[in-house]
Amino acid sequence: MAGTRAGGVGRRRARPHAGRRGGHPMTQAAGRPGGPARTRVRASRQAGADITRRGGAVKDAVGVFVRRLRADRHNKALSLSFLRAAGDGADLHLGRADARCMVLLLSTEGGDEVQLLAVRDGAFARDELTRLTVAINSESGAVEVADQGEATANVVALSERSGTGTPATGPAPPATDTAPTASTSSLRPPLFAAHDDELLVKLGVVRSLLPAIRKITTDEQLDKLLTHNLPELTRDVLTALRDHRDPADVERLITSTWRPEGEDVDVRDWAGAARRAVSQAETDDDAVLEALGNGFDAWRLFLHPEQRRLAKAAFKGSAKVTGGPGTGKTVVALHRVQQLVDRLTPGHNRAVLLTTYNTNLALELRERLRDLGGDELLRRVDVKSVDVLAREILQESRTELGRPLDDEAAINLWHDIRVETGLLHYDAEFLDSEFKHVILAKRCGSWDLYRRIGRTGRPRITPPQRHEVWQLVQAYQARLAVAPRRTTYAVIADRAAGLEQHRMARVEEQARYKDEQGGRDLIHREAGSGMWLRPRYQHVVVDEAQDLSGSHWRMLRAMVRKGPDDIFLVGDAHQRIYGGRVVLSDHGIVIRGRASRRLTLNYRTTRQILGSANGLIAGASFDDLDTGTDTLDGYRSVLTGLAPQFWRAPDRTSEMRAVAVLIKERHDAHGTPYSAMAVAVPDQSAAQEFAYRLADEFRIPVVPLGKEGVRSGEDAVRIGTMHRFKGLEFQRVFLTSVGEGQVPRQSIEQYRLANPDRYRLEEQRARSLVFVAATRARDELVVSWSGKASRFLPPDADATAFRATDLLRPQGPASGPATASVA
Ligand SMILES: Nc1ncnc2c1ncn2[C@@H]1O[C@H](COP(=O)(O)OP(=O)(O)OP(=O)(O)O)[C@@H](O)[C@H]1O
Repeated sequence: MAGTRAGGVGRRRARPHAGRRGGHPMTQAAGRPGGPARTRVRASRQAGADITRRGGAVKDAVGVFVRRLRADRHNKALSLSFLRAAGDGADLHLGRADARCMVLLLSTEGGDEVQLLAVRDGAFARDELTRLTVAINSESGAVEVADQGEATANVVALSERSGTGTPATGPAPPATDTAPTASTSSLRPPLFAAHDDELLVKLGVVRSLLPAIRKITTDEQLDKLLTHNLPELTRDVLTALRDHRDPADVERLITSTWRPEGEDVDVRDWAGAARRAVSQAETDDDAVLEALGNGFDAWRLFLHPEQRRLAKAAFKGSAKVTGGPGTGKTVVALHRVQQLVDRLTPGHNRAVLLTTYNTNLALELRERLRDLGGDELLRRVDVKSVDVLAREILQESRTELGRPLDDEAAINLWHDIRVETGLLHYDAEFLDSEFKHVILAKRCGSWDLYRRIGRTGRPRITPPQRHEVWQLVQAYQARLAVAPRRTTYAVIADRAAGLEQHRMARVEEQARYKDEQGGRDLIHREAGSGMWLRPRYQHVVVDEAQDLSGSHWRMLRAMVRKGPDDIFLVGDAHQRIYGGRVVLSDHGIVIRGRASRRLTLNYRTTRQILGSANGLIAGASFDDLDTGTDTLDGYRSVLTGLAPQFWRAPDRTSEMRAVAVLIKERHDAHGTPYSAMAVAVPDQSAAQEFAYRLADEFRIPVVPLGKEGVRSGEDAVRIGTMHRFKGLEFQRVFLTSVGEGQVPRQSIEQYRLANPDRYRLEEQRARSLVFVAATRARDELVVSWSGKASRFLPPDADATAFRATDLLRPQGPASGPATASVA
């Protein structure tokens, strides 16, 4: 903007102290020609975290400040003052959001671009902002702030209190026999002694914090440092090194994901750094403002660079994102949908499909998508579970298959067929999944096809057994056809896939014909078919991809034409609890090279909970939803909290009572709303038992975790089977009934010798199920059982667990999160 440099943000270094000394920037600007000086305002990731930490009034004040700044940076109400020059035409300024809250700003481009770098409130806000170091990170190119004075003071204070200072800084307390001797603790080597300064900086650690980092000798001191609003890259690198991760791994898994692609970082180019995506909450300042008004969900603004790349990239064809629980796969899928909608030509059709495994997750996705982009975004997107989608296809084509049996009824029918045919040595669940994942998924319409089909990943059966299975399937289908006609969701998906494939074949044929005719419209031909034949969607986005069956994939594949950005899917085979293994390329979904990515940073769960959860699936091997294998290599969290608690009860009633006492205590003493807590159980009857005990004996409000359970407004503890926990998260999770015989269920023992393949499969699925449930916990995970601990728990679980009976004594032990922790 012409003529705006003299006052407010954007004043050049030529007058370094003008803000304090000379005329007020706003008064200087008064009367300038050209009207208000509009400014583009972005928030840095750290400023976002500052605001989130402070919440409420600070958020509102900053929101108003940003609005005013955007409208006219010479507005006197902003109380802007020049702080110091950053270099290369960029300046730092202070601003006042309200009587208590101040902000630090970086101005570039002569003041037309401003970045909100930090927010502080309270009597010392000005001092705190003034002493911040502001620098461009040489690896990520992000503008970062650090409070080295406060960081060092905190680390040193802790070492003085605990007597664990480094030889250079801490006077040694007197030695005793019981505590670690002062001389040994004071000689404890610095935590990062093995890594020199240049290595740390090369990995992305902010340089100005090195003096503080060098003084750290204990985990406690590092935890203290991590409570600061550190740049994310520094936090992630330090946490990984503390966990003894090799620097080369840190470089590969962490630092490289932050480096700008195809660009060298110039640490003096402030305008370039401020513009870089890693420096910003959002590239669009309207979005920042909207978010300030709507509660500032971190994920809506601060995507990890890798998440952002995946959400925004253009792919030549389909793309796949895998990653452990809580790594933000759903977040990426939602942003991807927004990106795809943004690229659509204006219109009214729902050109993007967002789909997932079940109905309650689809509801959850719809709400999260609304949070992200409001109704305007939802208007262009169909959000449906795959089964609802399949049913609609059938309804549209007026295909009548009868009422679908729910999963339990479908299994019961297999039981009946086994009894009727006398083939009792096949169990119902095996038959159900053979029908779904082999016969339907691979389109085995005849014995001859089924006889020859590959069954990778399925329990082995002999050729005569195959024939018997085929006969059972025939009997099952015949039974479904008997009036009143019934069907299963698997059959519906299969038929829907067939119909969609047929439709897509016609679409392709019309397109070919159109090409031959030199691109002329096919009014007659298309009118003759009764409709304009177009692919059903332009883009398909899939969440929880690991649980979809082959029929689902065939259906989805046929809903979108092959081409750029056709299918984008996110999933994690470690969390597969329904489907069998599916190889995407078998269904025409081909994902190549960089279109297949893995996320590794968990945003949901603490390191302590993750450590335990990972133990549940250690040693097992998992696929990558395609022909390869997947691991949780590099899977980590930078959140710190309590170790999971283990509680052992002599019997079922004591277990339920102990869980009730723990829940009540968290509610009454720690103020956790009931709705932030959830109880996971292995099966429906246990869910009912628990619900009854909690509600009746302890007067704890409960709500079943059903289709609408999560979204229920009731302040009630959610209770559901572990299956129901898929895709959700809660502040505190009580993972109950994890005793031997219950998890995995006793009935799988029948296969241990008779059918080892099947046994392995069942055990793996049971592991995945507990893994899913355990990784839903944000802050606290409580694991309980009666009798002997499940073999999935650590070998010493029975010996080290808390005793439920102690808790049930009238003077039972304090069991608050701060007092009870067993690793
Ligand atoms: N970049 C981010 N910044 C802050 N929070 C994030 C970010 N990405 C994800 N989250 C948060 O992390 C949590 C997990 O995200 P999300 O549900 O997308 O993970 P997921 O990989 O789909 O998990 P799961 O596989 O367990 O269902 C959510 O609370 C989400 O808001």
